[in-house]
Amino acid sequence: MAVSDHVDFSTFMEGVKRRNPGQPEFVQAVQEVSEDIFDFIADKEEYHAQQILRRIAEPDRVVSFRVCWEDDSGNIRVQRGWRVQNNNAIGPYKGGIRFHPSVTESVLKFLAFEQTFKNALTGLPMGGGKGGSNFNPKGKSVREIMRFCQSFMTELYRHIGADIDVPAGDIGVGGREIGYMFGQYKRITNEFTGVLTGKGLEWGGSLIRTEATGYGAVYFLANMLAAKGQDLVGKSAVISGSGNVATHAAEKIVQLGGKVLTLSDSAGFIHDPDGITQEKIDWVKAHKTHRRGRIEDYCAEYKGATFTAGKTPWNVPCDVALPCATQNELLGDDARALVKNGCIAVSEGANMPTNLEGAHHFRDAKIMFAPGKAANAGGVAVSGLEMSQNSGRRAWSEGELQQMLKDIMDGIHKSCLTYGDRGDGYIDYVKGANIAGFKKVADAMLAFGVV
Ligand SMILES: NC(=O)C1=CN([C@@H]2O[C@H](COP(=O)(O)OP(=O)(O)OC[C@H]3O[C@@H](n4cnc5c(N)ncnc54)[C@H](O)[C@@H]3O)[C@@H](O)[C@H]2O)C=CC1
Ligand SMILES: O=C(O)CCC(=O)C(=O)O
Repeated sequence: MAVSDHVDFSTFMEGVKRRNPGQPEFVQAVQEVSEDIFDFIADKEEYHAQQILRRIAEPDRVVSFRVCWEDDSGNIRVQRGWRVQNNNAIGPYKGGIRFHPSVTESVLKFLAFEQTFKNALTGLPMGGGKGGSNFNPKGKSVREIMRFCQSFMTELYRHIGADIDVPAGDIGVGGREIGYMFGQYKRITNEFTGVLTGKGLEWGGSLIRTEATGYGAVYFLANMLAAKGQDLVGKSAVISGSGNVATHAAEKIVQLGGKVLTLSDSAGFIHDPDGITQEKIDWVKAHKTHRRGRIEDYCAEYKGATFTAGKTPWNVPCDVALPCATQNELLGDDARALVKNGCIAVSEGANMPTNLEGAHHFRDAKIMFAPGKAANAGGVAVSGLEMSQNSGRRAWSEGELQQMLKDIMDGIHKSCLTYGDRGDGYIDYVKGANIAGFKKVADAMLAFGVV
């Protein structure tokens, strides 16, 4: 037998913790994936001998840099920026940029690690990366946002490229910020390429990229329900968040005949027992994107809705739940409350919104549970289609793109069925997604030898 890495799971995790001190989110993400991968590779010597799992759990590189910018009062402000390039075995690094005060190296490493498996699941040639800054866009003027984005790109540009690493948006980074960053990249390099996705339609963007993550998470949910002979008609949905992913998930739930009861932000959640209709969703979109307001203001606009400060919406009884805000926003007690109140399916629009305890509870209770790397892959999938359109100097129609998005989400669902069937009638979507994503990346790495 070759010299191999047949350590047991707990020894492996001890090593991960030792090598990544003070990085709980990264350790959590590695643990969640490795729990399934250890079983899968138990009898696969080559993956052990080549230390594939250990290599995927060590980013190719982490670039950290200073971002200086001047606020409107003339003060010099200093933030930290990062780009984590986790793995490019199957394509250029690909993943969003997050601007939020909670951003740390640990958060970006967990996101880049997850992104590696998610991107593999889409079937498109994209590796995994993620970047961002602890910059807080809340309360900043448009000029301040622009100056920050330009300064961020003034360093980032040397680490990215259309065939190297292609960033996009994430929390705190939408079309406006992508525009400022793309403008600065173009100015520095004198190059017009598909170096970022989520671009405006007039300058190389793709139709349906804005909607794709939320819509995709609902398509995945509908696929899980269909596998059990059910659909969304008449089902009540509890959704967290009120940004890009949450509002588009809500929109698709309504289109498919469901009733959305809640939305939230970091200050609390609103509960509208009459249902959050398309007209109300449009109001939330405008309020959040243009007026940059709080979700609490919904209650002044729509009587009958209530706001609960400082809480998440998981105690509101529902048929299906979609956490669409941020990591670790759904804990063990929340999972227990959802299951107790009759929730039959959870589809994660956000990345790792459910903590390990919550995820274990959903799987033990045998409710349908779609992890973010499968359920929210629609966004990066359409980003991949944006890259194809940019390379081919063309633009596909909305109908073509909608069909491609649906096909990709169907394909991810099928992969989960293939690898997640526990043989007792329960489909373990977490296991299915982890193994299907891992296998694709791992097999590419084996082909390349030790690099
Ligand atoms: N935008 C995209 O295409 C994709 C986003 N995601 C994930 O979806 C989640 C949401 O992202 P977006 O909607 O794009 O961002 P966004 O910036 O449009 O909205 C974020 C939402 O989360 C809320 N939020 C942030 N921190 C919170 C906290 N600590 N507690 C409660 N609410 C909080 C914000 O108030 C806002 O409503 C993130 O986990 C992101 O990584 C995943 C795949 C693709
Ligand atoms: O569209 C992309 O490249 C990134 C999307 C993203 O950040 C994610 O899937 O979490």
